[in-house]
Amino acid sequence: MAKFTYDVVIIGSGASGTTVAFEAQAAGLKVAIVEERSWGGTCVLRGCDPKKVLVGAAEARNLSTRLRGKGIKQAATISWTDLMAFKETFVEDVPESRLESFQNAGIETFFGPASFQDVNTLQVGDDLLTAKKIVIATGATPSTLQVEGQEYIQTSDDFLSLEKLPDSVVFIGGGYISFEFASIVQATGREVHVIHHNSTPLKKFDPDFVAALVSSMKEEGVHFHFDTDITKIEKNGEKLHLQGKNGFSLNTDLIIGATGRKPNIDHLSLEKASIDYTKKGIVVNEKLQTPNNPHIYACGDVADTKGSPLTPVVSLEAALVAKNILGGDEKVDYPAIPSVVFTSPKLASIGISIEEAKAAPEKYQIKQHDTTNWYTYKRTNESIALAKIIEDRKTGQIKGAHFLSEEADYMINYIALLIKANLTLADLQSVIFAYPSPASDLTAFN
Ligand SMILES: Cc1cc2nc3c(=O)[nH]c(=O)nc-3n(C[C@H](O)[C@H](O)[C@H](O)COP(=O)(O)OP(=O)(O)OC[C@H]3O[C@@H](n4cnc5c(N)ncnc54)[C@H](O)[C@@H]3O)c2cc1C
Ligand SMILES: NC(=O)c1ccc[n+]([C@@H]2O[C@H](COP(=O)([O-])OP(=O)(O)OC[C@H]3O[C@@H](n4cnc5c(N)ncnc54)[C@H](O)[C@@H]3O)[C@@H](O)[C@H]2O)c1
Repeated sequence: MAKFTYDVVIIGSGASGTTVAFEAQAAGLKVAIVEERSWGGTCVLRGCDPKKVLVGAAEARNLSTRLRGKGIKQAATISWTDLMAFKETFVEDVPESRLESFQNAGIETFFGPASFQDVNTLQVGDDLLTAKKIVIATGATPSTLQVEGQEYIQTSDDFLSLEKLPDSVVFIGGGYISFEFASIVQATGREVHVIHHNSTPLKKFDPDFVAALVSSMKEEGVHFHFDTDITKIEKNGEKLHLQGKNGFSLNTDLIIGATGRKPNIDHLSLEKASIDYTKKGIVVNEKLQTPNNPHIYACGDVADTKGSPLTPVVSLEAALVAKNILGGDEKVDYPAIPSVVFTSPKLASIGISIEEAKAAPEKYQIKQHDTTNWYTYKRTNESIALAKIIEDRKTGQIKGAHFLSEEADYMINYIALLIKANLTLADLQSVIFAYPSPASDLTAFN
């Protein structure tokens, strides 16, 4: 067995592991990183980035559909083969270029599953890596629905590399992935179903806006089946047959399970380093250290933190881990986090929820706007554009916001800036925004 010694070893080369590796290396530490799958991790290979390329095609198709007869003669149609080839141009070079960037920076790389031998030692294949600090940044993978015939269920990873999109697709789960992918499939003109076990999909978002999104997607042809528990899946000739409680029955070509993700801890032999975990991931304190071994850190999707499993959040956690490894003593402090479901229309939220605002009316004021008839949205013939902005009653400062529109991703990011700067809507009256643009609407929200 070859033996190596480092200041820091990082397990996982996704957004979080990569951030820690480069920061630690730049500060002069001797750093190694381990990856068992492909260099780059979920966001760039199997998540945000490839997904958003598909969203772009759906946006083009949907805009051309909305403007048909209004200057546009024909709605665009999506070629799945061409779209996947375009998507691949964003993905194919990532593993090699990420590996090269580590090596060029002087970060040593090991390929294979890492597992703990003791509190300072990891084994990767035939190599033993000893380190003063270890960072677990192993992310998460799709969880499997425990149901008879589960072998017929594919994952978001499979969907994002489908060579051929069949005529009918079912998504199980009522979260981000099901909604976003269903919106993409709908834009291709295929039959699409979303099956959810209760009646509250996208439960982190404003329920009114979720209901409006569901109605809008239904009008566009997406079939929703709420309060539906799947009990069995079987092959039925060329088709797959789903069976559920209360007589539910459906034939389809492809089933994608999107019922959440589980932390990647199976290969780590955590017990050999007395590292505790829950079903949400590795237990860490506010400094993102594992409580039994403060020199072992965990961050990103694999860690059981208060932060959502989103790329900007895992990057924030990783930056904190890097600071603490370099001698800092900081506790993780999450700012208001904007989050967007990239459907059509898009659903976005930040900060205080409507429920929280309603529960403390003496503290918060909710400003609600139906902006569907505003110029910005009429121009592109959007059928729905809603906004709710939550202000602190005393100071007028913005504490939260919720949007449902094709421009919700832009709007939520403007609000993130306003929250960070402690600005009020009234402060915006003296800001000049380019007109006409979604930003110039902000002044009208006061
Ligand atoms: C379909 C999809 C779409 C998404 N879209 C968005 C979006 O639009 N916006 C957003 O903010 N977030 C999005 N996310 C979430 C985002 O991708 C994740 O929060 C983020 O990528 C997690 O980064 P990470 O570094 O914690 O983990 P990962 O990127 O998963 O990296 C962990 C790495 O560790 C490796 N690994 C695991 N175990 C071991 C081991 N024992 N030894 C060695 N290596 C190991 C894995 O192979 C992996 O490469 C999406 C996720 C999915 C699945
Ligand atoms: N736009 C984005 O930022 C984006 C996009 C995709 C994924 N993500 C991240 O990835 C994570 C994983 O996405 P996801 O959609 O898999 O998870 P999710 O947590 O968003 O949704 C999972 C859904 O599955 C449901 N579910 C759980 N068990 C079920 C069962 N047995 N039967 C039917 N439904 C069941 C849950 O109630 C939930 O609605 C998200 O939480 C999010 O943090 C973010």
